[in-house]
Amino acid sequence: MAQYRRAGAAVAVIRLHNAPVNALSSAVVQALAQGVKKADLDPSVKAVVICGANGKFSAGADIRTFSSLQPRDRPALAETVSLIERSQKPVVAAIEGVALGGGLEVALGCHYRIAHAQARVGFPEVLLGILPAAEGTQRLPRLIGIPAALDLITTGRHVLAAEALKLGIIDEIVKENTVERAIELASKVSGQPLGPRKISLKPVPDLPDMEAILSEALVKVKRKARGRLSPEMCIQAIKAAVQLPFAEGVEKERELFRFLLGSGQAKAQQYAFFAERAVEKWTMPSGTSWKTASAQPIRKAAVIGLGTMGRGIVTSLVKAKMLVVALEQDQKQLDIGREAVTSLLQWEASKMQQSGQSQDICDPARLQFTLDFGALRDVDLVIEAVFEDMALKKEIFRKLSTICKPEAFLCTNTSALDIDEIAAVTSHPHQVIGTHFFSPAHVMKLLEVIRGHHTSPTTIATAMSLAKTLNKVGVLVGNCFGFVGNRMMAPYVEQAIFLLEEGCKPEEVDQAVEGFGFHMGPFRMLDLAGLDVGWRSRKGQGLTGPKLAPGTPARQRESRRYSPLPDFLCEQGRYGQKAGKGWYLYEKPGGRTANPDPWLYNFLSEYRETHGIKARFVDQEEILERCLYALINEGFQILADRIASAPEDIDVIYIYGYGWPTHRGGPMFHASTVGLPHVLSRLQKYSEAHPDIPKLQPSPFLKKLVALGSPPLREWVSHVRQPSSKL
Ligand SMILES: CCCCCC/C=C/CC(=O)SCCNC(=O)CCNC(=O)[C@H](O)C(C)(C)COP(=O)(O)OP(=O)(O)OC[C@H]1O[C@@H](n2cnc3c(N)ncnc32)[C@H](O)[C@@H]1OP(=O)(O)O
Repeated sequence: MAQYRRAGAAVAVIRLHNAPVNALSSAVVQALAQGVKKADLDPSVKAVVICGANGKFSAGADIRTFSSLQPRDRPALAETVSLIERSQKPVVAAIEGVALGGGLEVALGCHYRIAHAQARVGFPEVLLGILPAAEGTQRLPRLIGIPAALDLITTGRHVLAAEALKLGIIDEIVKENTVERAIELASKVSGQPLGPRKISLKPVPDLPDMEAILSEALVKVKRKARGRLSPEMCIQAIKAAVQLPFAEGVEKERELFRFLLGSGQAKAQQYAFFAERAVEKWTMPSGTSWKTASAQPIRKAAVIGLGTMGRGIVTSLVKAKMLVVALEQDQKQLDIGREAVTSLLQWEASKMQQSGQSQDICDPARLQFTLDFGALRDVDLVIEAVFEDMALKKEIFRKLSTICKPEAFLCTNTSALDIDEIAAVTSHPHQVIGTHFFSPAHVMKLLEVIRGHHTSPTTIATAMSLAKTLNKVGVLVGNCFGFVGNRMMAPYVEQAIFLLEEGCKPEEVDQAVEGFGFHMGPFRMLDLAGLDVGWRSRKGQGLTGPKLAPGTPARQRESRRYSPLPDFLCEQGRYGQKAGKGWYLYEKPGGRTANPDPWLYNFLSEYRETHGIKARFVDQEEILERCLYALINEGFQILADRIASAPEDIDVIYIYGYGWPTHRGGPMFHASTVGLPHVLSRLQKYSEAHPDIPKLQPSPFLKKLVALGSPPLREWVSHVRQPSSKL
């Protein structure tokens, strides 16, 4: 848990030990405290070094133990940090790998800090719905000043050693032998006065406009937080550092920590942390999993199509230091694509430069632009990223099947299309897989990885490993129209549009959903994505356009309710932001400011009149429940259909791909929080009121879980019916 040894005659080394990241469990904290006391009591010890095993200082408090912490518990870690600082002998932190959260707090209790050049430090607690609660909110501002402390504590960002040195968090950077260097320093400084090295004794550096800095920071985080409490509480704690003596500031920090720990938000954010890690450990319905499948190395990749998605994908691959072939169909598109990729890479390089990282990502030798499919002969993996046209995709895959080497992996970037139909035109369907990137692909963290019927475990492992290489979160899902993300989006958007028919305005629906914490409500999102995308898809499905059977009632398809509203908008050229008008009016085509549009109000009134709909007032609760519960209901069906293998998969997809607020843990976690019987009863109520909307009829799986007494979320999958045995 923490090894104590002697280095040379006079230095004691305490090494934190708790694989894989030296999390500070209570056993580790206790052992650390014992080590410090032992060194203090031993007159032959003149100085102490604290370091971590396996090249990592510590990733902080053990998050797994938080659920058992009682809000009134006194953080033992804080007492240990202060014990370190009170030590009569100099204590040096030797930081390798990471010193995060409680790990950094331990380091701040030390009198000196040395870090390896690749080490990262930070206070990521805010991302877990809490705040640094081992006196970190009181020490960091004293060490680096208020503006920098506000930035680090409210964003949770990790900083590399170079930046940490500049900020004054660490005293020295070394390229190797961090612990040995720390031992040397400890020997050198033994006997020197410790007072000036104790951060708790320092005043917070004063600034003339302190009040203004704090209140501006508060306004900024409140605007960004969309209902998340922790950033605001972090500011309260930092404010206490400014206004109160150290000990009272620490009391305030504890009070705020207890408040956050007891809030549902901390639970949701910690669930999201572990969900993100759980999805890496994928399983197929056959039982094959990450444990037995091994990924193949990808040295060289190709991207076909340099539209918005293709450009982002190329940028991601280049950033990950792969050799990349970028292919387009004609010279003009190729030139446009090259220019766009080059400027994306330059932008990425400048961002990296600002954060002190090396920026050799734009090496042109690694990126080849071509019109020639022959250039794909030796690539290990291809990502086709042309637009959503099945015939075109099949033509490309037929070609790839003859040109690429037999062991190449063939990925299709699609948001809805059938992976099996595409794989069927190739001679290696087991090497075909869906990779649904989200726009902008070089920024968005999510990669939905879609297994086809024939996709091999090696192909899945390779695609999941590619996600990690690209610094994305890969989630493995099954093949169905829209997969997980877009399949759940469809009933959500459908409800939003039905609500307009019934009397809402787009901004009322958007405000309700944004008030819940989403980045964007459904109508702003549709305008951003382009209304023509859905229109094309509906025409393809024969729901509108020339394939629609003559005489079909305007608001009905088969026996289901249908809204032709978005089709009418598209017929008027209102494609959304790019056209300068859609559900909202924009200042110009491509403009970003969504303004309510009087034209739309008239249009909606006339539409209701034509169809004999009496507009009614719909309250926020109904807006939210109809949109969100329709989406969640589809999530239960997706679990029952084994398209997602666990609720965590769905939640991670929604957090990283669709802007679901992290502090609400994802749609399935949210359902478990508000209670399955509640979700069921509301769906029952709405489906009775709207019997012609099948997506409001509660999923049989949701009903089953409620009948079973609403087991906790982690048990849900065990109640999914297993496919019948072939025997
Ligand atoms: C007794 C409590 C008193 C509380 C008072 C004091 C309060 C202090 C607040 C804190 O310190 S909160 C914790 C702050 N730290 C973090 O948020 C860091 C979280 N971890 C990470 O960001 C990353 O894991 C990493 C350290 C950067 C490593 O990333 P990498 O990609 O290399 O590995 P992962 O797959 O993410 O993690 C490996 C493995 O380790 C588990 N894990 C990571 N951090 C913690 C942690 N702090 N506690 C418990 N477990 C942790 C992670 O879940 C993985 O586990 P798995 O089983 O292999 O999936």
